[in-house]
Amino acid sequence: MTLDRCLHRHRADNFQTIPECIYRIEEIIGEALIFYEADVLDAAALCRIFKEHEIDCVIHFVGLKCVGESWDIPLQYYQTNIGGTMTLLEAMKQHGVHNLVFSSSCTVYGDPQYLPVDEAHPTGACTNPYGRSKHINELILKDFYAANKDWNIVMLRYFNPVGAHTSGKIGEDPQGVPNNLMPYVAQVAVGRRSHLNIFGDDYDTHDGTGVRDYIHVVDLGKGHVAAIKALENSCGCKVYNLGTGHGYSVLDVVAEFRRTSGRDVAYRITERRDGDVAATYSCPSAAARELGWTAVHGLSDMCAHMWKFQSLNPTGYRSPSVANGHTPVTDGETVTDDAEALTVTDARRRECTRRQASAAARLPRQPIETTGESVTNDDGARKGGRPLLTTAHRTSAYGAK
Ligand SMILES: O=c1ccn([C@@H]2O[C@H](COP(=O)(O)OP(=O)(O)O[C@H]3O[C@H](CO)[C@H](O)[C@H](O)[C@H]3O)[C@@H](O)[C@H]2O)c(=O)[nH]1
Repeated sequence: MTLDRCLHRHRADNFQTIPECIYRIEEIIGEALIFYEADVLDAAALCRIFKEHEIDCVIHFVGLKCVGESWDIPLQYYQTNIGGTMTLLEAMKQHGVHNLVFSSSCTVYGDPQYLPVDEAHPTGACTNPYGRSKHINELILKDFYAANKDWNIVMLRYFNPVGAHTSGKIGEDPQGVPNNLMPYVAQVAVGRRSHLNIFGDDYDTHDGTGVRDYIHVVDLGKGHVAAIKALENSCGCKVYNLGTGHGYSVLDVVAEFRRTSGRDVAYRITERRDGDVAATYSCPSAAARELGWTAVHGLSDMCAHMWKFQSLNPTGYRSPSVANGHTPVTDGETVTDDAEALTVTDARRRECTRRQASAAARLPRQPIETTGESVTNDDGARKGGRPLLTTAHRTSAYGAK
């Protein structure tokens, strides 16, 4: 597994959060992972990884992903999100790896012309540089496939991923003030923030607040497993929505979070946020029909699992881990809040490095079979076979929408 630092390449001090997450994934799946700290724009580093492992499929998650930030630093967005894809494609090509799953986004649809949005909906009228970078990536991949018909490429258009693993060990841990609704709500509920600002209540929706298609991250993960199976069946170049098909407003989310957490979520209505659309939700039937994938978790699970992660880890991966049943090494430093964000310590990183070295020594050099049975279930219990996340040969990146 390659963890790309692109999300953090402009904030190198935050990078250290990643090993804690990996450490917890290892605890859930009961096996050690291999990851590389590398920049997706570093062609030599990518080539080294392809040389060191027999890879037959890549999931390309890498990208900068904040709509607002993309207005401030558009060149970094284009460089990382588009340049990264080009560098990766070159490396894959050089090493004969022709199967790719790409993380796209419903943002490519822009302000929907009709609802629910299906894959035939026009794309490209994006409302920000981040969205355009995703759309350009899709165009590049389609052109690339037209010239390389022996490849298989699946582009997954995520709607709004939320929730967390049911163990409460891994979940979303935004650095600084959360940009997205659900982590913000969770931080209000846990007492880290005083109130939520709701960006507008005068949209043409059932209660005036924005409507989105929230999808549980576990369902999203399973969508990738389904996509990998399609690659294995030589699917060619395909695009699928990954959503539930249901739209919920901001106030719906607040109400459900209050119900599942038993906590208050104070809010204030403020101005609309630039670039927000009133409503978007998916038609997910193509993924159901062709990939055999359907989201099973509803809003209640999304809120409950998000709350479990947040309440067990009030300051994210910097929290003493109740969920893990142990307290992470802190080298004597105090965990407080974002401003003093302490991340994973040297001791923890040394531990990760040791585990990865030992995992590397154990890994076979031939491809590992991937089957539906090889994925962990929501509780992290093994269903048999080798968990997908441990297939170091297959997975390329981490950290984006
Ligand atoms: O503090 C907040 C945060 C969000 N919202 C509202 O909550 C809804 C969801 O907002 P998010 O920021 O959680 O998600 P977006 O739909 O704006 O953005 C997401 O979907 C986009 C595609 O439409 C991109 O993929 C983007 O990366 C991803 O974060 C919107 O109506 C937004 O106005 C608030 O009211 N207050």
